[in-house]
Amino acid sequence: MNRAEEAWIVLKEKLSQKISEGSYRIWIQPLTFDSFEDNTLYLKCPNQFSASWIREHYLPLIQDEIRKELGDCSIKLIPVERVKDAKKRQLHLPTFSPTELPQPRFCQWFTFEEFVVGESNQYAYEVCKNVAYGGSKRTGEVVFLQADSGLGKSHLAQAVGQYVYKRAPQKRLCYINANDFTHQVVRALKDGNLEDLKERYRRKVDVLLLEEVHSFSGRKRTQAELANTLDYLLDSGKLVVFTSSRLPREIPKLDSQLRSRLDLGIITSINPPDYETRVKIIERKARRHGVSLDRGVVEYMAHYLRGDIRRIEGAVVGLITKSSIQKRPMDLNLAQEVLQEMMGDLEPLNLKKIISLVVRHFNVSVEELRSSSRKKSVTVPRQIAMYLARTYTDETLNVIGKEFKRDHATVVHAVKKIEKGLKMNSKIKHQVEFLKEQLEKERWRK
Ligand SMILES: Nc1ncnc2c1ncn2[C@@H]1O[C@H](COP(=O)(O)OP(=O)(O)OP(=O)(O)O)[C@@H](O)[C@H]1O
Repeated sequence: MNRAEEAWIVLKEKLSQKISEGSYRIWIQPLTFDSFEDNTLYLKCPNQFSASWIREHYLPLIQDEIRKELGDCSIKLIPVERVKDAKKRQLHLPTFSPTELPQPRFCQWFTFEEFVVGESNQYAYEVCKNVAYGGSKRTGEVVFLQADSGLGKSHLAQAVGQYVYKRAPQKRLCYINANDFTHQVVRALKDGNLEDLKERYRRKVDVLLLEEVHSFSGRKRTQAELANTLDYLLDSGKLVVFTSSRLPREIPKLDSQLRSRLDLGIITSINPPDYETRVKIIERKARRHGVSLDRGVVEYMAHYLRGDIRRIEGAVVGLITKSSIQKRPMDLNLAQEVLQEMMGDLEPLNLKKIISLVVRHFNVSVEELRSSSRKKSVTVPRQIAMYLARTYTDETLNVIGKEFKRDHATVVHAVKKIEKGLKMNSKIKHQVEFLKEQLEKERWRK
């Protein structure tokens, strides 16, 4: 047992004195030592939900105590379900010798079948499926998947890999992230065997799945090597899938050579899922855990959990875990508690907050919204503000109307107009979705 592990055991004992017995048993007891590297203590915890709970409620305390034992260090929680899943779900792909390229590790669930398709990700899904199924007749194909965190980039990239492997097991897959690729290049430069590395990519890879391309920013030499390798792979008709949190043109300090090659690909963005897709995702994730949730609970969660799908998964697991630990039904009350624990207290939204967001977003003034102006640049924000007020507050039509110096009939008309816009894939729909997201963020801010 090393010093860090010993320190963790001592600390656990101390925590048992400081925290109530029940809380200790549920949250701290299951934490186990994983490793201590680079001044970071890695602890395993049962699942994503317990990780977020512990972060919220106990991390400062644990951190203070562990620093007394190990000096200045940080703590990272690793949900065991992920570690186990990654291992359990790892496909048995053709092994490379240590001098060759790393063996891909895929998550069993990251398949096309498990991917819930909605308007926000349909195009990315179709593109990936098409290249994986070999639908494209073009030789050499680059797909560039861009999205914010937790929206399914890795899921789709791995789905491509898993499908290719199932369809054509002889194909050699390389699944790597930008940091590991950079390490390989740096190491090869140091050891003087860059040519060998290039050869390995050129001769032994049929499908390259390269994640987190935005991390190449500023790494000149790696970028040059990647551009080189790309040329070779594409000339030989290979498939390359990139993922990134930014579009090629938005990645700072990216060499024009590499940028132009990335631009050659099919560039597709994944947006945050809309309400209907979130409903389907929640139902799918619950089903995967063998649970069928009441429609009301699903709708409640879908209403509040926007953006990051990892968080949606965390909430579903949280609900199931809490229900099983506390032997309570998975009803609306429990769902409310879980969401509150994950995201903090709900702050009520009022007309003032809604109007303030709308004027900032559309760059109009409150006076203009209240004026008789019929300019589109004023009527659209006004109608959207009325719609949001109706959706997020309990104010009556009269009160909302008065705020804009209008009567209740005008509010009814505005709400209907925006609802109609939301049913179409209009600009209004995107604006409203964006504003709702901002409002939710403000609402959950502690
Ligand atoms: N459309 C979807 N249907 C079902 N699950 C999804 C979908 N999109 C994402 N997920 C799930 O959400 C989680 C996060 O997805 P993923 O790891 O692919 O995100 P990412 O975009 O690669 O995020 P990051 O940039 O933080 O790595 C995964 O468990 C994934 O299965």
